[in-house]
Amino acid sequence: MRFAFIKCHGSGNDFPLIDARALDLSDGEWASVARALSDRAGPVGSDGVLLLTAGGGDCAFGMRMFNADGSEAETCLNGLRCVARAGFEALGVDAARVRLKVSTASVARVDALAPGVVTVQTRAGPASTDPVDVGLRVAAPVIDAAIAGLPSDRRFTAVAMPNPHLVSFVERVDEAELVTLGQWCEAGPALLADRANVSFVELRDDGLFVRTFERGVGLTDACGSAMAASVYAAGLTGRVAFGREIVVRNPGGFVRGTATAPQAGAVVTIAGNATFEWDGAIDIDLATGAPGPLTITRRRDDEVAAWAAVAVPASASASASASA
Ligand SMILES: N[C@@H](CCC[C@H](N)C(=O)O)C(=O)O
Repeated sequence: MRFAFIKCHGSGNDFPLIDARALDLSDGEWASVARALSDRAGPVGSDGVLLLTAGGGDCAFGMRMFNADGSEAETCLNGLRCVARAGFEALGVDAARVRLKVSTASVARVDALAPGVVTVQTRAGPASTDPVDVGLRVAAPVIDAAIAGLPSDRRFTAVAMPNPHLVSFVERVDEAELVTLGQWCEAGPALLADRANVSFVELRDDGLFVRTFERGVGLTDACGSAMAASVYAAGLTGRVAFGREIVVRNPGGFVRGTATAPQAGAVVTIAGNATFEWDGAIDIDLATGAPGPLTITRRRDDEVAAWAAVAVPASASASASASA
Protein backbone atom coordinates (compact mmCIF):
# COMPACT_ATOMS: atom_id res chain seq x y z
CA MET A 1 0.00 0.00 0.00
CA ARG A 2 1.28 3.46 -0.87
CA PHE A 3 1.39 6.14 1.84
CA ALA A 4 1.85 9.86 1.25
CA PHE A 5 3.17 11.69 4.31
CA ILE A 6 4.78 14.84 5.63
CA LYS A 7 8.01 14.42 7.60
CA CYS A 8 7.64 16.81 10.51
CA HIS A 9 8.94 17.54 13.97
CA GLY A 10 8.14 19.31 17.19
CA SER A 11 11.32 20.20 19.09
CA GLY A 12 13.22 17.59 17.10
CA ASN A 13 10.76 14.81 18.04
CA ASP A 14 10.25 13.64 14.46
CA PHE A 15 7.49 11.78 12.67
CA PRO A 16 5.97 10.95 9.31
CA LEU A 17 2.45 12.41 9.45
CA ILE A 18 -0.17 10.57 7.40
CA ASP A 19 -3.60 11.96 6.55
CA ALA A 20 -5.53 8.84 7.55
CA ARG A 21 -9.01 10.33 7.42
CA ALA A 22 -9.92 8.16 4.44
CA LEU A 23 -7.75 5.14 5.27
CA ASP A 24 -9.06 1.97 6.87
CA LEU A 25 -6.24 -0.10 8.36
CA SER A 26 -6.30 -2.38 11.36
CA ASP A 27 -4.37 -1.45 14.53
CA GLY A 28 -1.89 -4.21 13.68
CA GLU A 29 -1.34 -2.79 10.19
CA TRP A 30 -0.73 0.70 11.60
CA ALA A 31 1.72 -0.79 14.09
CA SER A 32 3.54 -2.41 11.22
CA VAL A 33 3.60 0.89 9.25
CA ALA A 34 4.99 2.65 12.35
CA ARG A 35 7.79 0.12 12.77
CA ALA A 36 8.68 0.29 9.06
CA LEU A 37 8.77 4.09 8.88
CA SER A 38 10.45 4.62 12.27
CA ASP A 39 13.38 2.26 11.68
CA ARG A 40 16.41 4.57 11.73
CA ALA A 41 18.23 2.13 9.45
CA GLY A 42 15.33 2.24 6.97
CA PRO A 43 14.30 4.76 4.30
CA VAL A 44 12.66 7.31 6.64
CA GLY A 45 13.53 6.96 10.34
CA SER A 46 11.53 8.62 13.12
CA ASP A 47 10.35 8.51 16.72
CA GLY A 48 6.96 7.12 15.65
CA VAL A 49 4.08 7.83 13.27
CA LEU A 50 1.31 10.42 13.49
CA LEU A 51 -2.14 10.00 11.96
CA LEU A 52 -4.55 12.83 11.22
CA THR A 53 -7.93 11.18 11.79
CA ALA A 54 -11.58 12.17 11.51
CA GLY A 55 -13.21 14.24 14.23
CA GLY A 56 -16.60 13.81 15.79
CA GLY A 57 -18.73 15.56 18.40
CA ASP A 58 -17.02 18.85 19.23
CA CYS A 59 -13.72 17.70 17.73
CA ALA A 60 -12.85 19.01 14.28
CA PHE A 61 -10.34 16.20 13.74
CA GLY A 62 -8.41 13.58 15.64
CA MET A 63 -4.91 12.26 16.17
CA ARG A 64 -3.50 8.79 16.66
CA MET A 65 0.15 8.20 17.48
CA PHE A 66 2.15 5.00 17.18
CA ASN A 67 5.56 4.73 18.83
CA ALA A 68 8.59 3.39 16.96
CA ASP A 69 7.97 -0.07 18.47
CA GLY A 70 4.40 -0.09 17.10
CA SER A 71 2.62 0.54 20.41
CA GLU A 72 -0.13 3.16 20.36
CA ALA A 73 0.22 6.04 22.86
CA GLU A 74 -2.61 7.93 24.57
CA THR A 75 -1.12 11.20 23.34
CA CYS A 76 1.93 12.88 21.87
CA LEU A 77 2.07 16.61 22.46
CA ASN A 78 4.97 17.42 20.14
CA GLY A 79 3.17 15.42 17.47
CA LEU A 80 -0.14 17.07 18.27
CA ARG A 81 1.26 20.44 17.20
CA CYS A 82 2.12 18.97 13.80
CA VAL A 83 -1.19 17.14 13.42
CA ALA A 84 -3.01 20.32 14.46
CA ARG A 85 -1.22 22.25 11.75
CA ALA A 86 -2.19 19.63 9.16
CA GLY A 87 -5.79 19.73 10.43
CA PHE A 88 -5.86 23.52 10.29
CA GLU A 89 -4.57 23.47 6.71
CA ALA A 90 -7.04 20.75 5.66
CA LEU A 91 -10.08 22.45 7.21
CA GLY A 92 -9.14 26.13 6.88
CA VAL A 93 -9.30 26.85 10.63
CA ASP A 94 -6.80 28.22 13.18
CA ALA A 95 -8.09 26.56 16.34
CA ALA A 96 -9.85 23.32 17.15
CA ARG A 97 -10.64 20.67 19.69
CA VAL A 98 -8.89 17.40 18.84
CA ARG A 99 -9.92 13.86 19.61
CA LEU A 100 -7.12 11.74 21.08
CA LYS A 101 -7.09 8.05 22.03
CA VAL A 102 -8.74 8.46 25.44
CA SER A 103 -9.05 12.24 25.85
CA THR A 104 -9.36 15.50 23.95
CA ALA A 105 -7.14 18.60 23.73
CA SER A 106 -7.44 22.15 22.42
CA VAL A 107 -5.05 23.45 19.79
CA ALA A 108 -4.55 26.90 18.28
CA ARG A 109 -2.14 28.56 15.93
CA VAL A 110 -0.33 31.30 17.89
CA ASP A 111 2.37 33.94 17.33
CA ALA A 112 5.56 32.48 15.97
CA LEU A 113 8.25 31.58 18.53
CA ALA A 114 10.70 32.98 15.98
CA PRO A 115 10.53 34.26 12.38
CA GLY A 116 9.39 31.55 9.97
CA VAL A 117 8.61 29.02 12.73
CA VAL A 118 4.99 27.86 12.53
CA THR A 119 3.89 27.72 16.15
CA VAL A 120 0.98 25.85 17.69
CA GLN A 121 -0.29 25.93 21.24
CA THR A 122 -1.75 22.80 22.85
CA ARG A 123 -3.87 22.70 25.99
CA ALA A 124 -4.11 19.28 27.58
CA GLY A 125 -5.53 18.05 30.83
CA PRO A 126 -6.48 17.42 33.44
CA ALA A 127 -3.07 16.10 34.35
CA SER A 128 -3.48 13.38 36.96
CA THR A 129 -1.32 11.94 39.73
CA ASP A 130 -3.79 9.16 40.50
CA PRO A 131 -1.66 5.98 40.42
CA VAL A 132 -4.41 4.19 38.47
CA ASP A 133 -4.21 6.84 35.71
CA VAL A 134 -0.41 6.60 35.65
CA GLY A 135 -0.55 2.80 35.61
CA LEU A 136 1.65 2.65 38.69
CA ARG A 137 0.92 -0.11 41.19
CA VAL A 138 1.30 1.94 44.40
CA ALA A 139 -1.24 2.93 47.04
CA ALA A 140 -1.09 6.73 46.82
CA PRO A 141 -0.02 9.49 44.41
CA VAL A 142 3.74 9.85 44.09
CA ILE A 143 4.81 13.50 44.38
CA ASP A 144 8.51 14.11 44.83
CA ALA A 145 8.95 10.78 46.57
CA ALA A 146 10.92 7.59 46.16
CA ILE A 147 9.02 4.71 44.51
CA ALA A 148 9.40 1.39 46.29
CA GLY A 149 10.40 -1.29 43.80
CA LEU A 150 11.87 1.12 41.25
CA PRO A 151 15.61 0.56 40.85
CA SER A 152 16.44 4.19 41.65
CA ASP A 153 16.92 6.16 44.87
CA ARG A 154 15.74 9.36 43.24
CA ARG A 155 12.49 11.15 44.05
CA PHE A 156 9.85 11.08 41.33
CA THR A 157 6.53 12.68 40.52
CA ALA A 158 4.21 10.37 38.59
CA VAL A 159 1.87 12.14 36.17
CA ALA A 160 -0.62 11.00 33.51
CA MET A 161 -0.99 13.42 30.59
CA PRO A 162 -2.87 11.01 30.12
CA ASN A 163 0.12 8.90 28.98
CA PRO A 164 2.32 7.81 31.89
CA HIS A 165 5.30 9.87 33.04
CA LEU A 166 7.84 9.55 35.83
CA VAL A 167 9.57 12.88 36.39
CA SER A 168 12.62 13.39 38.61
CA PHE A 169 14.24 16.76 39.29
CA VAL A 170 18.01 16.34 39.26
CA GLU A 171 21.09 18.52 39.69
CA ARG A 172 22.52 17.33 36.38
CA VAL A 173 21.04 14.89 33.88
CA ASP A 174 22.92 11.60 33.77
CA GLU A 175 21.93 10.07 30.44
CA ALA A 176 23.38 6.65 31.18
CA GLU A 177 21.35 6.46 34.39
CA LEU A 178 18.23 7.64 32.53
CA VAL A 179 18.66 4.99 29.84
CA THR A 180 19.18 2.23 32.40
CA LEU A 181 16.00 3.20 34.24
CA GLY A 182 14.03 3.74 31.02
CA GLN A 183 15.02 0.29 29.79
CA TRP A 184 13.96 -1.25 33.10
CA CYS A 185 10.51 0.35 32.63
CA GLU A 186 10.38 -0.90 29.02
CA ALA A 187 10.28 -4.47 30.31
CA GLY A 188 6.79 -3.75 31.74
CA PRO A 189 7.48 -4.85 35.33
CA ALA A 190 4.52 -5.52 37.64
CA LEU A 191 5.05 -2.08 39.20
CA LEU A 192 4.16 -0.41 35.86
CA ALA A 193 2.90 -3.03 33.51
CA ASP A 194 2.05 -0.51 30.76
CA ARG A 195 5.56 0.94 31.03
CA ALA A 196 6.25 4.68 31.36
CA ASN A 197 8.12 7.62 29.88
CA VAL A 198 10.95 8.62 32.22
CA SER A 199 12.37 12.15 32.45
CA PHE A 200 15.24 13.74 34.32
CA VAL A 201 14.70 17.48 34.69
CA GLU A 202 17.10 20.28 35.56
CA LEU A 203 15.84 23.58 36.95
CA ARG A 204 17.51 26.30 34.92
CA ASP A 205 17.27 29.99 35.78
CA ASP A 206 14.25 30.84 33.67
CA GLY A 207 12.74 27.38 33.30
CA LEU A 208 13.46 23.69 32.86
CA PHE A 209 15.67 21.39 30.81
CA VAL A 210 13.98 18.03 30.18
CA ARG A 211 15.66 14.84 28.95
CA THR A 212 13.31 11.92 28.31
CA PHE A 213 13.58 8.19 27.70
CA GLU A 214 10.32 7.55 25.86
CA ARG A 215 8.22 4.46 26.21
CA GLY A 216 8.34 2.54 22.95
CA VAL A 217 11.15 4.63 21.52
CA GLY A 218 14.16 5.31 23.77
CA LEU A 219 16.02 8.60 24.23
CA THR A 220 14.46 11.27 22.01
CA ASP A 221 15.38 14.90 21.33
CA ALA A 222 12.16 15.99 23.07
CA CYS A 223 8.89 14.63 24.37
CA GLY A 224 6.01 17.12 24.54
CA SER A 225 3.91 15.25 27.07
CA ALA A 226 7.04 14.80 29.24
CA MET A 227 7.64 18.54 29.10
CA ALA A 228 4.00 19.08 30.05
CA ALA A 229 4.28 16.57 32.92
CA SER A 230 7.49 18.29 34.05
CA VAL A 231 5.89 21.75 34.08
CA TYR A 232 2.99 20.32 36.09
CA ALA A 233 5.36 18.47 38.45
CA ALA A 234 7.39 21.68 38.91
CA GLY A 235 4.18 23.40 40.02
CA LEU A 236 3.10 20.55 42.30
CA THR A 237 6.47 20.51 44.05
CA GLY A 238 6.71 24.30 44.40
CA ARG A 239 9.67 24.64 42.08
CA VAL A 240 7.82 26.90 39.62
CA ALA A 241 4.66 28.82 40.44
CA PHE A 242 1.50 27.54 38.79
CA GLY A 243 0.41 30.04 36.15
CA ARG A 244 3.93 31.24 35.37
CA GLU A 245 4.99 30.71 31.76
CA ILE A 246 8.48 29.25 31.49
CA VAL A 247 10.90 28.17 28.79
CA VAL A 248 11.29 24.39 28.64
CA ARG A 249 14.45 23.36 26.86
CA ASN A 250 15.25 19.98 25.41
CA PRO A 251 18.02 18.63 23.19
CA GLY A 252 15.89 19.43 20.12
CA GLY A 253 15.09 23.03 21.02
CA PHE A 254 12.54 24.55 23.37
CA VAL A 255 8.87 25.26 24.01
CA ARG A 256 7.04 27.63 26.30
CA GLY A 257 4.86 26.06 28.97
CA THR A 258 2.54 26.84 31.84
CA ALA A 259 0.28 24.79 34.10
CA THR A 260 -2.69 25.45 36.32
CA ALA A 261 -3.01 24.04 39.83
CA PRO A 262 -5.13 20.91 40.48
CA GLN A 263 -7.95 23.03 41.91
CA ALA A 264 -7.85 25.19 38.74
CA GLY A 265 -8.17 22.25 36.36
CA ALA A 266 -4.60 20.89 36.08
CA VAL A 267 -4.38 22.06 32.48
CA VAL A 268 -0.97 22.27 30.83
CA THR A 269 -0.40 24.67 27.95
CA ILE A 270 2.59 24.20 25.67
CA ALA A 271 3.51 26.40 22.68
CA GLY A 272 6.13 25.15 20.28
CA ASN A 273 7.15 24.61 16.71
CA ALA A 274 5.28 22.47 14.19
CA THR A 275 7.91 22.19 11.49
CA PHE A 276 7.21 20.43 8.18
CA GLU A 277 10.54 19.29 6.72
CA TRP A 278 9.62 17.46 3.53
CA ASP A 279 6.83 15.54 1.84
CA GLY A 280 7.24 11.98 0.63
CA ALA A 281 5.57 8.78 -0.46
CA ILE A 282 6.46 5.16 0.11
CA ASP A 283 5.06 1.67 -0.47
CA ILE A 284 4.79 -0.61 2.54
CA ASP A 285 3.93 -4.29 2.27
CA LEU A 286 1.29 -4.59 4.99
CA ALA A 287 1.77 -8.36 5.26
CA THR A 288 5.52 -8.23 5.90
CA GLY A 289 6.04 -4.61 6.98
CA ALA A 290 8.73 -4.23 4.33
CA PRO A 291 9.12 -0.70 2.96
CA GLY A 292 9.82 0.05 -0.69
CA PRO A 293 11.91 2.93 -2.00
CA LEU A 294 11.14 6.44 -0.74
CA THR A 295 10.09 9.25 -3.08
CA ILE A 296 10.55 12.82 -1.81
CA THR A 297 8.00 15.06 -3.50
CA ARG A 298 8.68 18.42 -1.84
CA ARG A 299 11.35 19.93 0.38
CA ARG A 300 10.56 22.66 2.88
CA ASP A 301 14.10 23.86 3.53
CA ASP A 302 12.98 27.36 4.55
CA GLU A 303 11.14 25.91 7.55
CA VAL A 304 14.04 23.65 8.45
CA ALA A 305 16.39 26.64 8.34
CA ALA A 306 14.02 28.85 10.38
CA TRP A 307 13.98 26.29 13.19
CA ALA A 308 17.71 25.62 13.00
CA ALA A 309 18.33 29.35 13.47
CA VAL A 310 16.73 29.37 16.93
CA ALA A 311 16.94 25.80 18.21
CA VAL A 312 20.45 25.73 19.60
CA PRO A 313 20.67 22.31 21.30
CA ALA A 314 19.97 23.01 24.96
CA SER A 315 22.51 20.47 26.18
CA ALA A 316 25.21 22.47 24.40
CA SER A 317 24.03 25.87 25.61
CA ALA A 318 21.93 26.50 28.67
CA SER A 319 20.73 29.95 27.67
CA ALA A 320 21.08 30.36 23.92
CA SER A 321 17.44 29.89 22.96
CA ALA A 322 15.87 31.73 25.88
CA SER A 323 15.63 35.03 24.05
CA ALA A 324 13.73 33.53 21.12
N1 LIG B 1 6.89 12.12 22.03
C1 LIG B 1 5.57 12.22 22.49
C2 LIG B 1 5.07 11.11 23.31
C3 LIG B 1 4.92 9.84 22.48
C4 LIG B 1 4.28 8.72 23.22
C5 LIG B 1 5.12 8.18 24.33
N2 LIG B 1 6.33 7.60 23.87
C6 LIG B 1 4.27 7.16 25.08
O1 LIG B 1 4.31 5.98 24.74
O2 LIG B 1 3.55 7.57 26.00
C7 LIG B 1 5.20 13.58 23.00
O3 LIG B 1 5.70 14.55 22.41
O4 LIG B 1 4.38 13.71 23.89
